[in-house]
Amino acid sequence: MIRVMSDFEIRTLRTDEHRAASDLFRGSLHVPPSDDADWERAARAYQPGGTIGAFDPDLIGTARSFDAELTVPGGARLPMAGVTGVGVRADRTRRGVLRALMTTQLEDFAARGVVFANLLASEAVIYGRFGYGLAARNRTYGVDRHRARLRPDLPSSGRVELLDVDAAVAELPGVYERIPHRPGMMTRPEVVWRQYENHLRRSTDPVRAVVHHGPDGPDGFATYVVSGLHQHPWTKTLDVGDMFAATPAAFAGLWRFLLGVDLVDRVVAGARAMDEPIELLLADHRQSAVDRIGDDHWVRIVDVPRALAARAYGPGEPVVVEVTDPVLPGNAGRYRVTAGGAERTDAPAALTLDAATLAMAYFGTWRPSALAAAGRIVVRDAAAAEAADTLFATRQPAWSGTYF
Ligand SMILES: CC(=O)SCCNC(=O)CCNC(=O)[C@H](O)C(C)(C)COP(=O)(O)OP(=O)(O)OC[C@H]1O[C@@H](n2cnc3c(N)ncnc32)[C@H](O)[C@@H]1OP(=O)(O)O
Repeated sequence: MIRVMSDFEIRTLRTDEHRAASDLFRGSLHVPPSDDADWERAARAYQPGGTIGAFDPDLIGTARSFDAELTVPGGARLPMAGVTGVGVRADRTRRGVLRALMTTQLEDFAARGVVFANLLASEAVIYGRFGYGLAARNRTYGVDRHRARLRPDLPSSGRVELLDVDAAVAELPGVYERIPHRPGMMTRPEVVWRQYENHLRRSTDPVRAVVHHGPDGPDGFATYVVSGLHQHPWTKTLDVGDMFAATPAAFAGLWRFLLGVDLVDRVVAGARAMDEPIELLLADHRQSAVDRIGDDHWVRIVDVPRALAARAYGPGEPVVVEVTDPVLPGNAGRYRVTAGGAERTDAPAALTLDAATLAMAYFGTWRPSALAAAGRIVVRDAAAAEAADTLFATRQPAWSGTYF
């Protein structure tokens, strides 16, 4: 793929150019380049042909992607591209390099039949202009380990096994496969696991992993790091990284283990699903507290007709929405959304919204009437905004749990 702009050119990078792209990205985040040992592992997180670069003639900007599948409300899994490694050299910013990279990448996704692009944003003001919307939020909470007690009647079955990094790298992919997906969750291709592996091996604090074994085999896992062991005031924190549980007993079993780890004062679980019921596990719910609510994944609906047709809807009156999309104009047009599905229509629209706002509503994270109140949806018929609230409502808040 080649795209020629007036002062630079964009093309797909060869495998032997990935390290330069990685160094550029890391530099843009003010992180030093990988050393040889780190790069040997990091290189395996690059999907061949999935990284593009801008040249003038030096490499001045880059963006990476990999293929996976994303679960939408109702349970269907559709092709998605995970986007990461986006950076522009500090002496070449604000002259359209990112815009060219994003446009090239999205056009490529559309041509390849990708339905969603998905990313974690370094700053909230960057990606909306390209049609990415904040499709899910998450919360980070902490539990006072000395004071927290689990309710004695919690479900209990199974056992927890501690793994070192080598065993974790070998076993966790298989356990993840057994976790039911909620909307917003994605499949984890090999390149994502290689990125996780590098993250685990790169850590200066030892990383531990635990697997919960239930009556039918492995049904949950968590990774964690304990920090603060060597500094005053000796508040030692166990930070939970990845955590998934297929059953309530697995969730309770993992927490029973985490709250039992010695020499720990506080357990912090970052970027968890908004409805994860930690409070309900505790005899005194005030021993857990939410530290912050943050951005989960940003989603760009690359193929609006396919995305709208694939999700399940609630029992609302039909609504015609008009989607605007200057970046991928093939999506623009009117869609009739009903309890039974959605398709293109010529009927007049009651609501008008852009692609980013559609992604925010699509995963049920933001109610259409709240988006309208914030001026993100133009409403021609007030009853339609109300109907859209029930059509787009979801049973569970969307959440990814996978960070890349
Ligand atoms: C998924 C991920 O990888 S997230 C990591 C993203 N990378 C980083 O945060 C690293 C540090 N930042 C950078 O490398 C660059 O500043 C980037 C990639 C964020 C932006 O690259 P640029 O080439 O400067 O962007 P470009 O010139 O194409 O700007 C496009 C538009 O976005 C705006 N924009 C770009 N970056 C920012 C920003 N950080 N804050 C506010 N506006 C921004 C520009 O003003 C421009 O607006 P316009 O369309 O109204 O004119």
